[in-house]
Amino acid sequence: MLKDLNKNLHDVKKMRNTVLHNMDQLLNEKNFTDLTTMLFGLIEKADIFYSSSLGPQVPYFPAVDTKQKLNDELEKVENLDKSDIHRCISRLLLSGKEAVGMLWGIKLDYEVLLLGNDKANRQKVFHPLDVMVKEPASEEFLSYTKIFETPENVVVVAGVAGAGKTTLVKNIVLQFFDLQQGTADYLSSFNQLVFFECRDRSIKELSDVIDNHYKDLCSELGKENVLEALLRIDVLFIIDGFDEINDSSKKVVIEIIEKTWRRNCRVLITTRPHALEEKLEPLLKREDVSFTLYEIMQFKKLEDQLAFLRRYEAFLCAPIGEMTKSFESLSEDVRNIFTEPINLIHFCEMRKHFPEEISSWKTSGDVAPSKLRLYRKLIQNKLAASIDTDLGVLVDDMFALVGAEALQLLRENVVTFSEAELLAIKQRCHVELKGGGEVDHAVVLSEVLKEHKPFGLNSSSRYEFKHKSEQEMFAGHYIVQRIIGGSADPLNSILGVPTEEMTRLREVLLYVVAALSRDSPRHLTQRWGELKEALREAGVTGVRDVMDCVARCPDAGILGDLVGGERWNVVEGRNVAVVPILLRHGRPSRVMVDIEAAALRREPWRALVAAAWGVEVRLTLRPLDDYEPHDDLLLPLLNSGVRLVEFSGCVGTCAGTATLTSVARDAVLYIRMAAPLDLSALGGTYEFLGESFPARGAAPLVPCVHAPPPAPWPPLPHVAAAPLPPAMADRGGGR
Ligand SMILES: Nc1ncnc2c1ncn2[C@@H]1O[C@H](COP(=O)(O)OP(=O)(O)OP(=O)(O)O)[C@@H](O)[C@H]1O
Repeated sequence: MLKDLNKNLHDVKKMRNTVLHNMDQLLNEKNFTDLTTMLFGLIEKADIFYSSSLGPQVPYFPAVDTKQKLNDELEKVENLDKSDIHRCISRLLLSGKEAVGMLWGIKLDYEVLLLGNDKANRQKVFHPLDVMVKEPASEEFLSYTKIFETPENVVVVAGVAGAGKTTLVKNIVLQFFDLQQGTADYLSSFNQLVFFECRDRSIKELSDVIDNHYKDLCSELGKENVLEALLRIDVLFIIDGFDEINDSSKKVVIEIIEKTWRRNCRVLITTRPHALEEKLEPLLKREDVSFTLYEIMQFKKLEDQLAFLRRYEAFLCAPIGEMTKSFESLSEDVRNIFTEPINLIHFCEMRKHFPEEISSWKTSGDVAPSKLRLYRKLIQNKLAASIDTDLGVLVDDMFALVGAEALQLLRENVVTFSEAELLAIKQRCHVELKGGGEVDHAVVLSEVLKEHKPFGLNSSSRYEFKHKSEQEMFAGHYIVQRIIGGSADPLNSILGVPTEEMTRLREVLLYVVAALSRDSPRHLTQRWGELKEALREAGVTGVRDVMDCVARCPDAGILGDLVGGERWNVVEGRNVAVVPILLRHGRPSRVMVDIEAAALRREPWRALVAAAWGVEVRLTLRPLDDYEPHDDLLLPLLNSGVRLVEFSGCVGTCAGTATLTSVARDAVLYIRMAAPLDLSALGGTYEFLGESFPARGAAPLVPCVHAPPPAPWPPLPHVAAAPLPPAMADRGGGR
């Protein structure tokens, strides 16, 4: 009998250990029932043992009381308050991540490329992006994995249309939930991740977002309780596409910001730059939240562009190396417009579907029309089998309908629409052919729209353009067609948005200017007054926006009119060619060129100088700690009519100092001397950068900070175009 009792006791202990030391077993409700049965069995056995054992040594075993106690305990566990925060937390910790991970895995693993139905494995094609801390302005590029190293709770990642913001955060989500490979190190401090898209119009409060993530837990414990528990563990909230915010998503965003003041919560927000100043910064300021701002870097180097393309090449079934070879064959001017992922994706698609277009691109402006032509061709190909007349006209009509719809949705700040709304669009896109036949609207719509499956697996689908930038392109094309078609309507009524909401059409307006300048400059001139007003209202007043637009479409120089009078910053090589174009339409108060000397040498710097007659120029040539003389870049300034008001760079020849003497009379100069030169004729104020040659040499030249040269000026040996001393040359010219 004792043996029996011991065995029962041993079995209970064994089961207890197995269950408590194994998470899966712990979550298995059957184990709870089995263990309960075993415990009652043990009490029975003990009762029999003690009551049948005789003798003064045998203690009394209160079997009835023990059973009652066990019953009470079990009842307590079963009736445990569902809102008990610790219970919710432990449930979240035990099963939350796995449940949400499965849901995201289904939704995000594959991405459908823009045209056709090509699918790519998102993590395989993901190109690790670099970001830059925006404020305080820094020049340091960081891997995106470093963004959480900042002490601020809120991290904002800004990037222009198609810069890769959504792709970046979707990959962060996948990496977080990647159960096979384990959580990426940079995310290891987070226990849970909640992802919210601002374009969502169906969700009214944060608890609904939580309900979508943790369906089962919420129905068991209540969504408010799960939210409360979530806020107490290390959680990362990702808010994507703040620029697409609407009234309901705004409430959710504010709720997230208000509730995540705790140290264990981090919030990552992505946005296009224009919404940052207008909406996000004021909102965060109102909530007294400080944040770190990062900007996604463009692809500026050919090797980065090629590395990006290679990842997609494999998925587009192009013979390996052809896509990249074709890209390399483009002129630098054309390559320079593919600085965002979306443009490189467009290149892949055009290369795949339309290879003959690519060889016809001579300038950057030739690329944009190819995109629409590509759509035209794809739709025509689809329709060609069933229709043999008026295909061009038919596609134009359909583009007009789709474009009008795209514009209408943008006006209402809508990016996704429901199945019911899609039906209404379909009806409007119903086109009758001459001869009475009807064309299925779905042919066009399926080409330009994609299905967007919401988070909740049971929710109905929503639809959207393949990318917001495409919606903007179709809307822009529609406006251009109306203008060229001779519409007498004022631009404002074509656009149909009040002044304060014009920012919604910002990209559309830039598209319109570029397309009109290319296809019908006459109409651009006619409509420029109205367009200029609309662009101002849309916030296109920044030199950077204007330069970017003109870099893509050199005919759109009229935009210079918008930024005339301001200081123009030229910090990228491709903008050097833009300045002479803009100068035909507007005069800035100053042009500030701050650029790598090597990059400037590759650009039409001489043309910029020639066009900038009478303009003040500030020239900073980087790197500032190098001993490579920049005299060749100074020489074009001689007799150019340009006034150099500030110069930072390295001088190594008499010709360089002579140029400075001539064009920079009252300038501020930060000079590095690569040779001992006579500066006695130099006016203005100056400071030597680092260990300039004369300061190191025997020449008794004393660096003077922001002050006129001391008089009398000590004579220096006059050296013509002095080569670097051997000691410096040995070290690559640097010290
Ligand atoms: N890092 C990346 N690696 C691979 N492909 C990328 C990457 N970033 C973006 N892409 C591709 O470029 C397309 C556009 O990127 P994405 O939608 O992320 O841009 P976005 O900045 O969110 O644009 P928008 O502001 O218009 O919403 C994606 O659909 C994807 O195909």
